[in-house]
Amino acid sequence: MAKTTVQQMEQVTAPEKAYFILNPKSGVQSSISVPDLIAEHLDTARWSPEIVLTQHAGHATDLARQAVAAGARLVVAVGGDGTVNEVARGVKDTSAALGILPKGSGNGLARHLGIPLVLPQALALLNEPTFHHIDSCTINGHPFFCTAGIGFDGLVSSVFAASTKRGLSSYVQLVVREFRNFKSETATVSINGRDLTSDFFVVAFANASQYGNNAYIAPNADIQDGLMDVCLIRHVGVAEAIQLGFGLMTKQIAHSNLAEFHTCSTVQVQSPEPQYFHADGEFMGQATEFEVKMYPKSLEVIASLGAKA
Ligand SMILES: Nc1ncnc2c1ncn2[C@@H]1O[C@H](COP(=O)(O)OP(=O)(O)OP(=O)(O)O)[C@@H](O)[C@H]1O
Repeated sequence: MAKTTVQQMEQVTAPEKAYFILNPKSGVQSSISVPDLIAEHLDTARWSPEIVLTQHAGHATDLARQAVAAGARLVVAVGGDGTVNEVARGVKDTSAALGILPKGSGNGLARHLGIPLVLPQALALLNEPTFHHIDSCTINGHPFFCTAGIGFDGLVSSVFAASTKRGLSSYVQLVVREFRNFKSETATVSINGRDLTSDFFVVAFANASQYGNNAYIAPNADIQDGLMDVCLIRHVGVAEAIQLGFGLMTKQIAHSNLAEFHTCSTVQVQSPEPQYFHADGEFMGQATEFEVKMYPKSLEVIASLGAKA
């Protein structure tokens, strides 16, 4: 009798609202129609979908907030890490969860969360969801969910933002070109009660383990431990940069004597010269002072955390 009642309740449960926020500019353009994929693969007994397109940078945050206000249980970012960041800003600290259909060129957070990069499979994950709470961070008040950084990776984000080219090979070409002109600036990193001063090539703050494209800046980062991993890389020459690149792609950077790691919940950086910085790969500007903070378990996501990339 009780069994029948549960079955009947399951049958009458209405699908919950899911908003898909799609950035038409993200990733390498392809002929795949995401609305068609959603129509074909989303379980409409589980989710009642609504699809909205972004019209400009920053729009996804407004759309995500509107979706939450309209009662969405799930807000899905369809795009790369920039779109994921914008949607997650509107979803964190609410009763809605973030989903990801990875359509970018790097897909760092999706990879860390074990979300399939093949869209029908990512939709299958939404159909049978596992919900997790993950940490998020801010750098000078700008939220990030994957990584942020100062120095060379900040410079690269600024040049990439101005470029119309997307994809891994364009990115690698840009990194090599900018490396030749880059000059490490002096900075003081205040972390766990110590002041560390040096000419830093990169100061990276990792909530997740990778930048994207399986480039692991902090292979041991745990997105649910309430701590960020800080990776300090001091001034490097060409040979060391190649070694670092190899370490990033082979998950071995934590064993390199070129990188130093700390875990913490807050960190400050001061620099006499303005430094470029990024949040989730998006260029955020220049500053001489930085404060990076951690907000434990502040974002609910649909993920497959056991299947970390
Ligand atoms: N309609 C739009 N027109 C132009 N830019 C947009 C639009 N919608 C969003 N954007 C901006 O596009 C930028 C890139 O988005 P996103 O990061 O998702 O893609 P990507 O750069 O191709 O992927 P990845 O970050 O994985 O390399 C973001 O800065 C976002 O603000």
